[in-house]
Amino acid sequence: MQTLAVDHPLVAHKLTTLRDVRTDSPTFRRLADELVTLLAYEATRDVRVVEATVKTPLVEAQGVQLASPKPLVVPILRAGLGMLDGMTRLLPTAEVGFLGMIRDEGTLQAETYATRLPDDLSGRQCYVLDPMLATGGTLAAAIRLLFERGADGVTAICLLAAPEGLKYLEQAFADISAPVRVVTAAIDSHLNEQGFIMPGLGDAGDRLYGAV
Ligand SMILES: O=P(O)(O)OC[C@H]1O[C@H](OP(=O)(O)OP(=O)(O)O)[C@H](O)[C@@H]1O
Ligand SMILES: O=c1cc[nH]c(=O)[nH]1
Ligand SMILES: [Mg+2]
Repeated sequence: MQTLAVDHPLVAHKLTTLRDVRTDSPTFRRLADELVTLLAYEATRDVRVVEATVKTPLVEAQGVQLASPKPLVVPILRAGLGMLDGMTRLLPTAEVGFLGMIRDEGTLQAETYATRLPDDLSGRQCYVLDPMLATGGTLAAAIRLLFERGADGVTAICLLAAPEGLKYLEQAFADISAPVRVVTAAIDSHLNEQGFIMPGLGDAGDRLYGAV
């Protein structure tokens, strides 16, 4: 597994405001959206393209276009939905699938309550959106599901990742030959006893959708 913590002053600046407990939901949503676009720029570095020829007003020019089949973007509801617009701004022709997952805050086990994905993902590059990679249980279940349907490679885009979750994913997909990548704005210190990322930003879903 490959992990990339994007090192960029604008990413760090926006993340700092996102962490701030005084940041209200509308500002949190806007910042999450902006951050995702910055992360998506790095996360899509490996997106497959094919050579293409276009005519400029003057002459033919060689370039590239996105290869087929088009990439699949999968936000994990609820909090991942706050990352969808920022991602599709960069990849407007991608197909979008949905996964609804919730972590039991007692056992920290993830449960899937909604799945709306193409049945056959053969040859598809998938980009999973979830702001928080904590224990890694949610992302591991999501990535496993995509591989079961034939995905060619999975890149997870997270706002924050915990070392425990990264280690968990590393072990879970050690035997998979297809690429598994995590792109994040920062790797935080650790998880607390409740499974929350420290210093973190709190409950991403609640902060995005106004429950706090
Ligand atoms: O790495 P894990 O330990 O599995 O935890 C991370 C998950 O927890 C949060 O979602 P939550 O279950 O709170 O659902 P929500 O998006 O509806 O708020 C977060 O958005 C991740 O999906
Ligand atoms: O810190 C955390 C961990 C899981 N889910 C969140 O929203 N925040
Ligand atoms: Mg939540």
